[in-house]
Amino acid sequence: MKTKRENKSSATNVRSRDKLLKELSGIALMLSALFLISAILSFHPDDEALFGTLAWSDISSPLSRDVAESIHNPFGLLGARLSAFFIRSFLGYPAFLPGLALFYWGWSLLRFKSLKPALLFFLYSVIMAIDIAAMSGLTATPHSDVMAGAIGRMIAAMLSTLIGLTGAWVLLGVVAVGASFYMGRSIVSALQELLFSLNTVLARPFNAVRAWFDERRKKKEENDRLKAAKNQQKKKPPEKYSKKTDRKPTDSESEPFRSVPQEMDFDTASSVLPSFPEEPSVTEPDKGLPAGEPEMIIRKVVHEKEANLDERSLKVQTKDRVPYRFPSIDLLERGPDDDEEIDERQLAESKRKLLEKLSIYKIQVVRISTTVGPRVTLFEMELAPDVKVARVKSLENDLAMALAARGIRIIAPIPGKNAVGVEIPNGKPKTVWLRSVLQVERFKNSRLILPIVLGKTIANEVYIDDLTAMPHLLIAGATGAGKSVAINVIITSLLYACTPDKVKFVLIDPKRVELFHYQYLKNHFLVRFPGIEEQIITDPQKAVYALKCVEKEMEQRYERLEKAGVRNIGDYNRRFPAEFLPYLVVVVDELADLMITAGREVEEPITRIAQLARAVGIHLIVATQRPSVDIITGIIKANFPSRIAFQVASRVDSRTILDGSGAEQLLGNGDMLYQPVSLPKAIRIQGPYVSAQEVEAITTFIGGQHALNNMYVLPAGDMQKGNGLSSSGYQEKDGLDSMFADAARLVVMHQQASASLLQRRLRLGFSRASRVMDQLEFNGIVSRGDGSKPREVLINNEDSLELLLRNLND
Ligand SMILES: Nc1ncnc2c1ncn2[C@@H]1O[C@H](COP(=O)(O)OP(=O)(O)OP(=O)(O)O)[C@@H](O)[C@H]1O
Repeated sequence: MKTKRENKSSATNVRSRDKLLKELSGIALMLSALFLISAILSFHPDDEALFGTLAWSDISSPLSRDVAESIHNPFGLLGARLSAFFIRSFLGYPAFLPGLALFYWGWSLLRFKSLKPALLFFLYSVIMAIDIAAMSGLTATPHSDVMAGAIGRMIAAMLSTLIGLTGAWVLLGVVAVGASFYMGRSIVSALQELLFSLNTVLARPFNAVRAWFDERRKKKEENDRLKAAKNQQKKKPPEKYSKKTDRKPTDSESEPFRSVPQEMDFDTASSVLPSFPEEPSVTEPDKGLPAGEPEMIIRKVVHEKEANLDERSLKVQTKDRVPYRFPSIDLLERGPDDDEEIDERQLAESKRKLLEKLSIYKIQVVRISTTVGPRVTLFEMELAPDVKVARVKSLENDLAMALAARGIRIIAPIPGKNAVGVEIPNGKPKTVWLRSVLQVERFKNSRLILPIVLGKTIANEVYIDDLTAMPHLLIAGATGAGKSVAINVIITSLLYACTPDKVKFVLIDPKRVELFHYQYLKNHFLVRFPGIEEQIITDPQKAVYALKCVEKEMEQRYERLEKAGVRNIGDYNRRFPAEFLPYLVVVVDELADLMITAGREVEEPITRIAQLARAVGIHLIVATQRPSVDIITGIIKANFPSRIAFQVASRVDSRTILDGSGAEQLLGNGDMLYQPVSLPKAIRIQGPYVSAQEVEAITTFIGGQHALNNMYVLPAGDMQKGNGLSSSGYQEKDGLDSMFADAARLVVMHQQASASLLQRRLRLGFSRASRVMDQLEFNGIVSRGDGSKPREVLINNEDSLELLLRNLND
């Protein structure tokens, strides 16, 4: 009977054979298509006379060699014959169009993409080739012969006889426009995708060369550092070691160490809970152990069940009956296949160093298990019953030195276990591609409201969390550590999971470059702000206003919920599906830029929203590269229970973010500690990578679709003095619009309060009119807006109004 392992390996073999077959057919198809297209486009009329004298049976005769030499087509006799056939007897030059479709087909096979778009493109290219050939047949230019081919001419003759010349033109024009209209959108997005993939593939060799140079440079730096450390070590007196151990240092102790943390405290380490399977699914004890050495169990990592996200129903209808299509997963780059080989030699070496160091201090280890994650490996060491974990705590620095690697973290104890964890960076780090973490069953079938993928744990488990449960997220880390990529990953997860009816984004980007690509979402996912044209806010003063608009929206939603007698947005949306309230995700990248220019003005709305907005479906994601107490103030921190720390420069920074150290030991490039609200300790996660091109491909795909009929406009924020929109000309005294008094007189005179009245009579834009209406409400002139019912005018004569306006002016 076959063992489980044999079954698995034969299944893997079949899979890789299928893959290879597909790749080979894809390459063959692409090459044939290229040949065909090039041969057709190189058609030369003189060639026909040349090969006309040659029969196929003469192919090996000297005559054919002479003919071949005189042929003009660069693809030889075959090229000349093929081109003559397609151009004369088939569809003329337009015959190259189906060749393009065949190329795309081959590409789809090679990249394992769905063949549906390729088939559609093929159909379209055949229709267009026939149509163009027939149109050319209707003309009488010197080139119409080669542009139409025999089939084109025949169709043209038939049509002009049947329905006349004009009728034929009209019919062919209608077919061309109709086919382009019907299939155009899919074709354009398929071509966009092809260009995007070609671009990434062509860039690959350059990236590989760059990576090779980087690697060499790093190695050289590493060697220089090692040499310097060695020299320094030699200069140090050996007594330092003998004091502690009462004996000479062993080789491994005197071994220099690379960039070892100066100091590591254990509450640092213990502030982090690694995530790995409770029990190893398959264990592989190492063989041939020296006497007394504990066996090492290599934990098998979690294999997430894959699922094709494109197999969901991608086409949906929005509330206002506009068709919407989710972006295809093919818009994301497929990373290279993971090399699942575990470097057992490196594991054994690290284990040896660890045990050696521990044995010096007479700490006996009973069992070691390792879990190899994407970036780091966790060594979990079970200690002998008489060894107190507290003793290991005091050796933390020595252990870190013995292992001599950057980014080592020690977890002592691993919560709930008599074990100590040591995380050591892998020699060969793996990039976690966004596609690989979205293409899993748990994401596809997720029932979370706003599912966001954060990355892979050490056990290679995909970590998905619900933004609504977080309910707000603070992201901090040094520059270049991976914050912007993480924000892109979060937004992209939501774009793959939610329709534009369900979620809307408020994007605030004082750095101006980070959220730029999301401008294409303006007709679907971005909210509008009254009085401001931009939908991605970059100006700090406008950012304050935008946050105030969100605050106002929060208040209005509370009132709505209160009136409806429900406690939260979920209940509201269930009770009143027709008035579905979208979730609002407010992203601020970067907080420091706002805090420096607007200080309390910005802290106030952020804190208020963070304190109250959860129940009404408003969630904040705030990122900063300055994890200092003047930016992440106590009050902000208190209101952001879920936090992500990327690599930071110092332990103090780590404490500012996580209330514990650890982040200073991270490796950068998306290596993070995530402190969820539900767990007492942070989890180490490797964030997925998504490139700016991928984000752009997704957002342009969404942006290319029909705009929603109704945009989501936030109410105007309550602007107090100094909130600074006066420069834009909308505000006067006390933040009131310059048309406020006129508007007030108008509504009191008509005893009717509607934004359209203000628009018509005062020639205001919609957003400004709504904002003035909100100001009228705020000042007690009209009643609160209630969606279905018109507002009431609360002042019933002009005298009372003038009195009120005078009071306001005073
Ligand atoms: N998850 C990841 N996997 C692999 N590489 C990553 C990852 N995240 C970031 N990187 C690499 O790090 C670079 C910088 O990332 P990113 O722009 O997100 O940093 P940042 O923290 O936002 O920096 P800044 O604060 O200066 O904007 C990326 O261009 C990429 O090369």
